Amino acid sequence: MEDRLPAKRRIRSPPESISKYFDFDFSNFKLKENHQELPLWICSNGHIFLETSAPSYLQITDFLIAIAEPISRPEHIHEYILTRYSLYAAVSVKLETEDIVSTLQRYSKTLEIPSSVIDFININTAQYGKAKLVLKQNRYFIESPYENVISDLLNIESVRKGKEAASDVNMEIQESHVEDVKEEMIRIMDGENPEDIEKVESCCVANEYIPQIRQDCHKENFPLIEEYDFIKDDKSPRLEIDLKPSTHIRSYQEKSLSKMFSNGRARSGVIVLPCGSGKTLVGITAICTVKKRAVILCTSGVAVDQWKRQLEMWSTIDPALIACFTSQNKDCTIDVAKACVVISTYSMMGYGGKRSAESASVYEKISRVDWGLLVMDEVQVVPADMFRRVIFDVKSHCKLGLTATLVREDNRIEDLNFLIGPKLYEANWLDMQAQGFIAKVQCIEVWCPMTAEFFQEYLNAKPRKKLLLYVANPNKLMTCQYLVKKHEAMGDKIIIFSDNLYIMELYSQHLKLPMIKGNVGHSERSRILFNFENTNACNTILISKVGDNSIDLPGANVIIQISSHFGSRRQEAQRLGRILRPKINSMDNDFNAYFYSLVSQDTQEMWYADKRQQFLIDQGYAYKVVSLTEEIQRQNDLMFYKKEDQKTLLEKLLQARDMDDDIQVDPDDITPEAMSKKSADAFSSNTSTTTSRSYQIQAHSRNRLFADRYKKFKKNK
Ligand SMILES: Nc1ncnc2c1ncn2[C@@H]1O[C@H](COP(=O)(O)OP(=O)(O)OP(=O)(O)O)[C@@H](O)[C@H]1O
Repeated sequence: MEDRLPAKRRIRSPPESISKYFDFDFSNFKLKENHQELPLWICSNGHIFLETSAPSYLQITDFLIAIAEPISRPEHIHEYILTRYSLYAAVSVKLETEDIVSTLQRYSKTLEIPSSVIDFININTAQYGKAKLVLKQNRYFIESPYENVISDLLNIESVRKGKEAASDVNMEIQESHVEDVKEEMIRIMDGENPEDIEKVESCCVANEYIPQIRQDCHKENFPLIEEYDFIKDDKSPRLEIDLKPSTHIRSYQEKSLSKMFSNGRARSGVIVLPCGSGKTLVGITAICTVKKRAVILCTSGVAVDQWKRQLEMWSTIDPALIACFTSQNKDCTIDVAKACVVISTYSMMGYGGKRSAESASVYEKISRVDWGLLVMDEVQVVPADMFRRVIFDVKSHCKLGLTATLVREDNRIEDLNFLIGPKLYEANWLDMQAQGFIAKVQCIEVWCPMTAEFFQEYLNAKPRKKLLLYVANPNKLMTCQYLVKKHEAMGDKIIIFSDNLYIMELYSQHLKLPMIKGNVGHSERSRILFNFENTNACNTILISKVGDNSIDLPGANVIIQISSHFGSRRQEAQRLGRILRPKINSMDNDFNAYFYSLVSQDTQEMWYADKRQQFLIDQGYAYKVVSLTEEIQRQNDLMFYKKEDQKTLLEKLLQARDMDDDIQVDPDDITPEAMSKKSADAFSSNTSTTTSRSYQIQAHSRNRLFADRYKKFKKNK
């Protein structure tokens, strides 16, 4: 290998970097004698490249995850970038500035690391820990042991307004907190000398200003630490809950929780683990550690059931202390003043319209008390306008976000840094696959040529009709049927994903397959999932986007995706996650799960497919591209094999009006507004001007369509 990196390197720009490309010249940096054994190339703009062949790869990986954002982690070279949020996360898990710099210097291949990197680290670690946000008796206090930090913070308009709005707080309440505050801040300073007590300052801010205050403090480089001293908190009732002796948490689950808990305190933040790796048990273990009342938020009613089931399976909690608050189930009997666990959905808690009397009373109870822990499953949905308020209506001392896909198409994922807290831990999918914790999945993109008649109509069709024609391409439908036959014969369990309802219903009728879509009720969904998981009577099911995440089907090992939500990287990863649960032969080297993405050739679908796959490619997955045309031609019993059937289908599609994607009418599912917001944003940032304008119009009209139909549904409910 050359002594020096090639002088010019070009990489795909990460979301937060300013320049589209970066050029970095290593020629000014001398290499260490033993640079071959060392793993790191550190560039002046904060990009860090890690060679996985280096002997110290594993220990330096944990360190890099703690201080930097992973951008791309294929097999041989991983790429990270230092950001201020990643450095906040590093300081929040007690990494000191000097340790960060010295470790980078120790593992760098070059004798020195760029001074710009050292300056960036110093600036963005110096401010962290200067101020803390504490919840006491339903009121928020900003506290700091550092001189005049409170007065600096009061220069931030929202902090000043929040303090003024709280000024009507009864002074003796505020006074009585001063002692607690002093006591508390001594603990923050880890027992520094008592004469610092007079420096400890605090100001009470009104609850309604908290979201803005957190955002502004982050922007002003004054991130507010949110740590919860749950052991010392004798004001909140204790929740009697422990993990059962038979519950053994896995090494990566333990490691992720070690970033959240230290010295008897819990820090707010986000834990990122692959789909199917057991995020539910991580959340349950966090509740068992804090032992205070907790709220768990999920994206659907099915997920609420799974959390309840796993709480009872893994912990010793009395089932009577678990309350589910969903559209079907409003446990209003639960006494939240006592220790309990409430499991609800973002839609139920985030709903801004008029609530029924019983729903309003439950909501009032929940928002009136201090919660020890707020656990947010699929936390990537929280930055959406209609959900972000939830995390402040549910006042909690500590917040834990769980996700497999920390991506959004509207780039608002960074808001989680101030809405919840820094990213505490992120696992490497390929490492976990190598250790057998998740299945070894082969990703296959199947190119399906358009038939001449369909392609002719496609070229002249309007955008929405184009979408329908490339989804209903007969060669794609036959390919899907061929794959179902092949894998059912191998004893596999198959999930067919289609956002488009018309195609789902076509398949369901022709192939006699059960389907789960937005308007399939909760009990019917559970029945279909149970039969699929536990009987051989049902080995293939059709699911719309309502099944993208959280549905736990350990037996499923094949996915066939025939239509999807434009270029959503999150959806692609979440769907792959349905078959990531570890399989019996997980330690073998060969593949034990298959993810087929059927794409109509020479259509826009190929562009979307390329964009959708980026997140998984960055995790190290490689898509194999195949064509099954020859195999299909030999199967004359497939539906739409005959030309006249294809012609009939085409005529129906051209006349059809109402063939939209599923709009998830079950009120517990993430609402169409949040989904359509994503579809609108999916095009604002990534397509060329020509297509983006048409798709923005289309996305806008889809938003309106979703929103109108959703409102109609709600009114009729
Ligand atoms: N420590 C463990 N020991 C045994 N089984 C486990 C453990 N952790 C998780 N599991 C099992 O792994 C499966 C997947 O867990 P879970 O549904 O929590 O994954 P997840 O990360 O939430 O997936 P998704 O992102 O798809 O929601 C479940 O069947 C769960 O019981």
